[in-house]
Amino acid sequence: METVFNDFLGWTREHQWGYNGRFDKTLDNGTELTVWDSGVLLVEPKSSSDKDIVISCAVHGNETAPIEICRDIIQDIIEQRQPVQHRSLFLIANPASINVGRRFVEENMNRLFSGAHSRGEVINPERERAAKIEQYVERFFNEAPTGKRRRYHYDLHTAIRDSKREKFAVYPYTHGKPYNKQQLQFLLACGVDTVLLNQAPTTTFSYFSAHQFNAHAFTVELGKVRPFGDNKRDDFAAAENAFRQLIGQPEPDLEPFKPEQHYVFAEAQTINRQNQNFELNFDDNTANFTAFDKGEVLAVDGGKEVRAIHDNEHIIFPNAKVALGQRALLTVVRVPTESLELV
Ligand SMILES: O=C(O)CCC(=O)N[C@@H](CCC(=O)O)C(=O)O
Ligand SMILES: [Zn+2]
Repeated sequence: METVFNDFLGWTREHQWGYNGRFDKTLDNGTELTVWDSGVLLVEPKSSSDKDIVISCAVHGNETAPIEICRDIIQDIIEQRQPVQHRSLFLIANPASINVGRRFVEENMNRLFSGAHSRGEVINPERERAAKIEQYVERFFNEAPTGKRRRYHYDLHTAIRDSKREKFAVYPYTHGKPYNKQQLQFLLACGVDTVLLNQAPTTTFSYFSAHQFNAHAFTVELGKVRPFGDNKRDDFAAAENAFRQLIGQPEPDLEPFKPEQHYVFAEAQTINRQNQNFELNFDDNTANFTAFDKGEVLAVDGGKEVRAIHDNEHIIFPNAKVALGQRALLTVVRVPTESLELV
């Protein structure tokens, strides 16, 4: 019992595929802590608000900066150094992948949501864990106090490559719903001035929460993948502070919306690897947001060239080693912030 709350991340890593049992603790300040599983912590303040906030990390186990941030916020909540004003759910999604220091153990968890964990014949622990995580998120949103709720989910990541735009967020496909100014301002408070608009559904965690639960949900890329201890926490201080304010204040401190402060990009192409002989047409050091012009070859897939379809088409998340059928490259083009339908 004590270890759970003394070192939540450490205990989670000891129970890397899950823990069948539950722990509760009421803090002196009245906040209720409930552990639903390893890596799954519900925090309920004494007096509730209309917000439900999910903060997740370690969907990819080698993306350590978000894990360090969540670890520290969680420990500060437990030790009552971090106030909590809103119902919050913390998720350390894939502890086994943390333990092996890799993006995933058998299968990329961020392609397993919205039911993808149960498609096809494959069964593996990441699929089972993704299914359970979906259930925890559903339970969290469904067990909220009655009345109109405001739902949020920030799924925290870091990117494999350097990036010309260091921090950026993926705004999951909204199915035509307007984008949210306050959320862009919150991301800006996190140091994220760049947003990529998905143009179609995906099987990512953030799309799951956005689509199934109408949450304001984002994949947030806070910097570059580094091993534990190598992250310069100052580079993440704005984000950590914004998340601490989000859960600890009635509202986080946000500046008024100014379109010129935001760099918005729309998805141009999602290039899925179709063949074993798949090659990217640029070297491994090419940073995210490097631009290519219309007609330039981006990749060669089974001998077929894949070209940029716009001038100034920026590459994101290039990875030639993904499993067949999965995204090997995303490309985006800049769009004026003023062109978005915003509420
Ligand atoms: O740097 C990379 O190649 C991957 C970083 C990462 O894990 N990104 C997420 C983005 C999810 C989304 O598109 O919303 C992923 O690939 O799962
Ligand atoms: Zn990631």
